[in-house]
Amino acid sequence: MTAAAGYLSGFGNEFATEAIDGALPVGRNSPQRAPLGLYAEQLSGTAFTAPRAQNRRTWQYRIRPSAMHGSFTGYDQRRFHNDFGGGPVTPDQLRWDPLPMPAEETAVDFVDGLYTMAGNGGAAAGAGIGVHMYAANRSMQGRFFYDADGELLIVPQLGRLRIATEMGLIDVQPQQIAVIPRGVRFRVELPDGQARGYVCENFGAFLRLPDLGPIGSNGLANPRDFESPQAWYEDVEGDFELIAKFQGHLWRADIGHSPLDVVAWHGNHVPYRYDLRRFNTIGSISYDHPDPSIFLVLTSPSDTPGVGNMDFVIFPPRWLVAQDTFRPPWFHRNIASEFMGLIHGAYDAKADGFMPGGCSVHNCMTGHGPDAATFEKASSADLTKPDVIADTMAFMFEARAVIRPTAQALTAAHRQRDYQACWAGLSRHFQAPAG
Ligand SMILES: O=C(O)Cc1cc(O)ccc1O
Ligand SMILES: [Fe+2]
Repeated sequence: MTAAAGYLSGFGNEFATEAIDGALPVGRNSPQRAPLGLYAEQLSGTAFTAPRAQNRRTWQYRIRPSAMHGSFTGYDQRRFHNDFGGGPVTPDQLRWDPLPMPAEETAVDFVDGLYTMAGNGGAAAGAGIGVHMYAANRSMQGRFFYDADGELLIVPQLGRLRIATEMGLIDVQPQQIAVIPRGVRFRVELPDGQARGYVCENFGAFLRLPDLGPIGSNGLANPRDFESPQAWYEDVEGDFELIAKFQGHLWRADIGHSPLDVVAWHGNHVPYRYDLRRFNTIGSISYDHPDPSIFLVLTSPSDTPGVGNMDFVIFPPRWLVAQDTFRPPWFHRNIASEFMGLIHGAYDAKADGFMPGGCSVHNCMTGHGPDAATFEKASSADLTKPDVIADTMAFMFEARAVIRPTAQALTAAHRQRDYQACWAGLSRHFQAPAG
């Protein structure tokens, strides 16, 4: 943790930043000789011909081109993968305790600590998501990672992360998120010595801010609260390792220098962070619990308008004031499939059992909703007073395709095999009118 991280504000901007004055060429991308003896290199995130509004690419001015490394061989970390299977998938409601932290005597970094919970689609299809968790107890040392299969939405739940990327340094803590674009090389350091969290690997269209429709020109996640790093680089040589995720598998190659050697860059294919506590939460001030789309932070659109490949939704602290209303989430079955996690506090649909660091899967048309204790309490709550839901931060990766749990997640010791019991105590209240 040497340099302080500095940031550029805004979502999807065309940024220009240099760690040394004059490192960024002026007026052209690839001059015959780039300034300071740097190599010019373009990293594209969309097809060259993608419409301008979606087009993403970044020009980097680096000490060495990214091509300089040894050849790749398979890297053996079998808990992190995209094997979501093609066979039967249970329609059961599923829930897990927090992913156990690694034992103190075993050193596990971010890459080795990744554990695939579920997913659908894949890099080859260009659609779907991988849903992973990480539990790590040491910083990545002498090695770097990139994911060629998708962008990574990182949701820390325990411990801060310093993510040193090609474009610069990003510091995040629980209740903040970081997004690392496809292909960008990075190293994860753990300032607190341990960390746990969730990762959505998005194989589809990159995440973007949703349209606001009748909400107007402000609200939900505001663009200026997204922060991308200022240029920062390291100029170090050594016997290092480059780990790649490519077509669902991990690979490793020797690399003789840090690939985080970008002295200047400009473009819009960039990592960013966002503080979920800055979300402008909008809800009902008359009656009824609105659909959770009101809590949408970022969406990865699919090819069908209005249907997300993945919608990232949060359930932040808020006031509940609706009258003659069952205020918590209602019972429901959705066309979409839901992976939920809890970053902090308690979730208003579950009195207990859903813990910070835990997660649940409710797939397409699988019935779920408030547990028995929550239902009983909310059905008789005093609605003349507003409720404040404080000290909470839950989230959902909501997917168009069914979220298929992995074999390791289904057989894991930390899976709650009795999850369905949370609805067993819902009493029958029906009384047919007499006569
Ligand atoms: O708790 C859930 O299952 C997520 C959720 C919340 C909500 O307020 C409405 C629908 C929904 O799926
Ligand atoms: Fe739900």
